[in-house]
Amino acid sequence: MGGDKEFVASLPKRLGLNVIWPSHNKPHQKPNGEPDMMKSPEGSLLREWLALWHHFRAFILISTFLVLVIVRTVVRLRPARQKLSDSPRSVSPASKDSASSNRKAASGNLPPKRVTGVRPIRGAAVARNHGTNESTAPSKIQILVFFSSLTGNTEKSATEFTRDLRASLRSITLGSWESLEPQLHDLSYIDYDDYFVTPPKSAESHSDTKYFYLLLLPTYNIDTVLNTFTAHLQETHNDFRIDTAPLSSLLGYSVFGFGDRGGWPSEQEGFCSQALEVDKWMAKLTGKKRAFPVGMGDVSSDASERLNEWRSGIVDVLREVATNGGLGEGVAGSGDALESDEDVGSCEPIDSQTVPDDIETREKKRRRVGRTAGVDDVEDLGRLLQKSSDKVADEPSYQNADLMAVDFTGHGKNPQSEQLKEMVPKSSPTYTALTKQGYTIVGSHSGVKICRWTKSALRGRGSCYKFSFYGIKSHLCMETTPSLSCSNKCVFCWRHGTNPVGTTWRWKVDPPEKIFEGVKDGHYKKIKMMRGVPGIRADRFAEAFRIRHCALSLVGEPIFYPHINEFTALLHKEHISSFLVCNAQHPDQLAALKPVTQLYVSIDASNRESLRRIDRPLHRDFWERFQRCLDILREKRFRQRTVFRLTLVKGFNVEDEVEGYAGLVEKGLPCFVEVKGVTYCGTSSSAGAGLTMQNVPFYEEMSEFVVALDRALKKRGLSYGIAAEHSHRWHTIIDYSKFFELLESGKEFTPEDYIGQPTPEWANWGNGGFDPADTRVYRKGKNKGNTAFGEGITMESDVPICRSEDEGQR
Ligand SMILES: Cc1cc2nc3c(=O)[nH]c(=O)nc-3n(C[C@H](O)[C@H](O)[C@H](O)COP(=O)(O)O)c2cc1C
Ligand code: SF4
Repeated sequence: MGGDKEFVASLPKRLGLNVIWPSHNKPHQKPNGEPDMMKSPEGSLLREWLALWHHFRAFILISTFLVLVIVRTVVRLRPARQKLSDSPRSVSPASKDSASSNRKAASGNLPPKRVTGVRPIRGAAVARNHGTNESTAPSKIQILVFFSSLTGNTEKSATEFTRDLRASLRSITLGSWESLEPQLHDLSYIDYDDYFVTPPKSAESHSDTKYFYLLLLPTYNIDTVLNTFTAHLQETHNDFRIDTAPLSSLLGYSVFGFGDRGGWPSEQEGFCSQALEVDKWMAKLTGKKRAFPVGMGDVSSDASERLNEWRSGIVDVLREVATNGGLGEGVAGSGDALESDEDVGSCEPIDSQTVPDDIETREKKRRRVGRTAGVDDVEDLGRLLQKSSDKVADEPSYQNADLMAVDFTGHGKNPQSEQLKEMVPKSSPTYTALTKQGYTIVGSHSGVKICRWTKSALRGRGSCYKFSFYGIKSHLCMETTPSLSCSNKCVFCWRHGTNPVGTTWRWKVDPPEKIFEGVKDGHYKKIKMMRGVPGIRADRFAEAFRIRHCALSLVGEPIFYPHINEFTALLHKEHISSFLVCNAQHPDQLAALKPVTQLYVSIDASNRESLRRIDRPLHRDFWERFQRCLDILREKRFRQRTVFRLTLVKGFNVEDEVEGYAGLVEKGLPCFVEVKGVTYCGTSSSAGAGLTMQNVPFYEEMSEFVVALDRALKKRGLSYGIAAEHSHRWHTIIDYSKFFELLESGKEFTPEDYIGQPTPEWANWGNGGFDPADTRVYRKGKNKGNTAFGEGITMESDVPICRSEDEGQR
């Protein structure tokens, strides 16, 4: 100890420091005589250490800090350590595949299901990402093809299918994704728990793999392995211990069914029923990840054709998945079997086509603001026409030149004197309102919307009445308009309040090619969004990507568009038929209109006062315009098919008007007269116009009207008849190929030249007008009987009156 003390005492010297030490004679006593611990030998040691600390503390603290900084920097810069653990990894089903195929399980004798995972709290949202952010990391797609087969048909098809799919995938690029070789699995040989409780665990080398399931299944109405499989899916979904959608991490799935129409002609009678059942449960287990509609093939006829179609659809989807990282946008709530019927909008009336009140209110406000700010409405016209033309010179010459020809008023006003605006700018409430209602706005004045009948036909639930009478397949039909603006404000129009109105074209003009490409694109996009909807038929879905018909009647007035002839020429060039509806207010444009496949004129009343009340036209000379249009139609009748379209509104244009209508028919001599009852849309605008449910005519009233009109026409010596009557064989169907052939020949032709097959028997009066190949599905709460027109049973509410076969042949 003493040696230590000496060492400590010598430290300052050794370190070359001058330390002042206290010098006391009696180091062990305090002044009061008590022993002083600090002065004891122990206290002196403590004092020396303290003195040392005080002297060196700065040095010690700085050194410690520096050491810590150096250690931390070294640790950070050191490369990550490799995992040395060699613990066993999860087994990949890919590697298990061959093993599993050797392990033949008795079909009805599977081991009890192993339940994995934790069932989430009821009501908690399950992540169902169909969108683009689904692909944060995965870069490999593993397609698993499952099949089941008793007599070998499906096994053969599935083997060939997988081989073809491999070839297809090799020939396409999937962006940054790599497609692993598709694997084929027999449902009789696999353990369902490995694939149908949770998706397979990937091998470590393929940890970024996402799975895509394809199921190829026959149907048996006897007990087979498929019953066990379906029961497994159902149990998994209903198992309270696990998530209801445990397969939601799959990229997607699709089912193809094989059946035999010979024994099971329709879905109602069991055709492919087990494939449909499996599809239903897979939709639930995957959280609605149906990537492509259920395909169905008849083994005795079209199975391989349908399967090839389905395969190319699947390849398209995979391409899209690779681009978007997920299945992309789908119809909201597409897991609900009935949801897509709820949509509104078609060129045929259905009930409840409502414009939400808030949109209407906003629109009204916009109008009020518009009046002070000079925005689009007829009331602004006068003021707008006074405006100077300084900005017009800046417009592209294409637009200005086109506008020269587009004065419908006939009063010599030159639209060039106005400042050209967009009809429906993106920032406008009109744009918001229309897009909210499901329209795709193309350019600045055109729109396209997928009609409810198109959706219905895609699901095999029937086409609109135009299929019965004219052979238009609704799933091949596009509903569009190149002009969202109209010159009437009809009381029954559920669109007004959201679409612009005016008597002259005073907006920027989009070129027809731009509109044509835009509307097709918009239509196809909407069709694509339907692919996950339950019940969509894969064959019709595939067909729908080739538009064959165009209904120019969506909203607004198509012949308002300055380049309507160029637009219909583009349609015809692609052999798309044109059904154009106009409002009989633009005679000059009607006269200049080149032949379309079928030309409609809305005949909303039989006399001036009635027409004024019901159409609320913006033109002061509306009646004269209307009459001129009838004259023009009469001339056109010998060059194209013409139709009068009557919309009956009780209390407005029905009572005592039969003779008036007969007079108009005599004047215009249309090929057909279509009569329909108004649809009550329940909007504030219709209520404002004094329209209620009382204005919707009943079926009997419609029938009475049609019979009376028929009589009145006969009295005038006109040989029209009710097309739906059995007494004649009517020829309402169109031969579309012939139409295009005639059109391309450049020669003159008549409507009779492209008459097709006789109207089918089922389209006749009293036979329901419903294609027996489809399945009628009544919407919730709808009356199945024909109680009133406009009650959603549109096909039966249209009663075309047309010339008889004899007349047609003349
Ligand atoms: C006993 C039996 C029952 C069948 N039941 C149905 C049925 O309910 N619905 C259907 O669409 N096809 C039915 N089929 C037709 C089969 O689904 C069809 O022949 C299929 O190709 C058989 O596939 P597989 O050879 O792979 O077993 C049945 C066939 C048999 C032999
Ligand atoms: S003609 Fe076309 S757009 Fe019009 S209701 Fe029929 S399917 Fe729909």
